[in-house]
Amino acid sequence: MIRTENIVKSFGDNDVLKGITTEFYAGKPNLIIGSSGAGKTVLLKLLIGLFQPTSGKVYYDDIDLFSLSDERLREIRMKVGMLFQGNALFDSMTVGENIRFPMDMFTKMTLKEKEKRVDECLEMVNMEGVNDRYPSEVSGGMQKRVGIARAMVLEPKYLFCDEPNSGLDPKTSILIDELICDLTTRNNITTVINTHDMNSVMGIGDNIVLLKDGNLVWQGDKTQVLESKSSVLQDFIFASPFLRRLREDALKQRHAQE
Ligand SMILES: Nc1ncnc2c1ncn2[C@@H]1O[C@H](COP(=O)(O)OP(=O)(O)OP(=O)(O)O)[C@@H](O)[C@H]1O
Repeated sequence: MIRTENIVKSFGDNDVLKGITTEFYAGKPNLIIGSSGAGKTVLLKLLIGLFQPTSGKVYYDDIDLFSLSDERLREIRMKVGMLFQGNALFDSMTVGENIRFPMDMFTKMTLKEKEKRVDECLEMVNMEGVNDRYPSEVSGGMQKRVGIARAMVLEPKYLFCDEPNSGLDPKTSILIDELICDLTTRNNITTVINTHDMNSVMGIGDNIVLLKDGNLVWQGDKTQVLESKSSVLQDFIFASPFLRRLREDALKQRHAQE
């Protein structure tokens, strides 16, 4: 579980986050959504510890992230997996070497142990046997899977994904969402996903945090989205007339079944 307490982040006189108090749960995909400029990336970077808050606290379980010594911070970092927008794979390394990289950096495992773990992680994302290919030799969806395998390699307790569906077609996006969701539940990981993807919201949104202009304006799960009276949420999710009609039909159906 990750908890934030009244997080404020300002850059000069630009108050980007204006007091965010929330929880991100273990074993669930936790989604941060909101329009461009709402502060999603800044919040994600704060949760990872890449930005210091102007004020407020971030707790990993009961550990106050910003009070840790460098050594304790390194220990926590080893329990964190990250899936970056654009994958951030090293082009000059093979898929296997990319996945091995965090073990090379953080562990004293032998080469044989590392290679065994690489194989396990490739199997986890249904990509057995592509160890020797280069990122440029596999599709965008497969690169995303390699990114997930690399994020999972040190068995993270916390997983952060920045726009995991960017650049993917809708079907591949759903497969990637399901994979992240499955790994999250099976391994009881606290997964925080920054997304614009409405399929993700309605598909895997077990805990959704909506930001607007640096404020948390709604929090709930996907089953609450349809019924919510929050106009900010409705304007954001059902932005087009087509989606608003779909919502009305879905609500009618739901109420007819009750
Ligand atoms: N390092 C920085 N220095 C100064 N201002 C920053 C910095 N990073 C972000 N900001 C400002 O914080 C605000 C929120 O940016 P952020 O990237 O968090 O938005 P976002 O919700 O992730 O948007 P998008 O969906 O477009 O990625 C913007 O006004 C941005 O200019």
